[in-house]
Amino acid sequence: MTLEVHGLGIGGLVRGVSFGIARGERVGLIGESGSGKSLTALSIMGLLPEELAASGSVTLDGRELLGAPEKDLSRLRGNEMSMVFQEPMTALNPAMRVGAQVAEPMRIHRKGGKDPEALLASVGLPGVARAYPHQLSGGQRQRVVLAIALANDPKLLICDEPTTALDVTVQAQILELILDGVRERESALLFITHDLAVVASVCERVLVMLDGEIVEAGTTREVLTEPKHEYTKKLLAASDLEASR
Ligand SMILES: Nc1ncnc2c1ncn2[C@@H]1O[C@H](COP(=O)(O)OP(=O)(O)OP(=O)(O)O)[C@@H](O)[C@H]1O
Repeated sequence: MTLEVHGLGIGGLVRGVSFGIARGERVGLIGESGSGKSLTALSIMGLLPEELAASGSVTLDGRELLGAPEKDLSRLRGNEMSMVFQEPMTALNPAMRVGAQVAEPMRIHRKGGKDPEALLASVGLPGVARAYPHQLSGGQRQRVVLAIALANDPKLLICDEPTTALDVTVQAQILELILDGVRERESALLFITHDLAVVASVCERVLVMLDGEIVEAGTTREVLTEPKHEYTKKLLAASDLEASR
């Protein structure tokens, strides 16, 4: 397993969460707002707000992350593990050209060799390196964020509602880029969404979270066609997924 989470607890808000993601595997985390999805992701990245403490165990390729010194975590973030958030503008520096921002993770982690222009072109953005974020559309900004997240070929990519803030027409393109990006690198993917159609198109396995706990887990097909937990059944009934009818 690339990522292993055992008995993760976060200040009573998340309880007993356990799962693993193998190299190249794509796992969805679904559940309603407030169920603890984002906190779970932030605890893996070592980015929980200071007032919240995590217990249990989170390992990346066997190395324990919970309680690891900040200098070790910052060496891993943007390098061996990256995260893409819902709102690209919050992840970008408004005063810095996007080419320089894409080059930054390689500079910080002293990994050379990759041309920021080429990285931007690989997410469908040729010739924008000298642009500032405000000159780009929302979808283009999220492409830049993805290029930054993938710059150092992370072992783990976490996406937290990466397409929720985007137009429907742009969403599918971003999902395709995420899929291509993790496939090429054999990165493990943890994909947080409330959109079951997105889970169906992106993930091989799904975890269903309710009130801080995982209440159901299985292959995407199992969970979306034969849900066992009442809550999952409700989620499916409320969605417009073909399989739920
Ligand atoms: N710093 C904090 N201190 C106390 N409670 C918090 C803090 N951050 C989040 N929470 C609470 O923890 C719970 C889980 O939040 P979390 O953001 O993980 O949910 P989520 O499933 O990701 O929801 P969303 O889809 O809205 O992001 C919520 O009830 C939230 O109010």
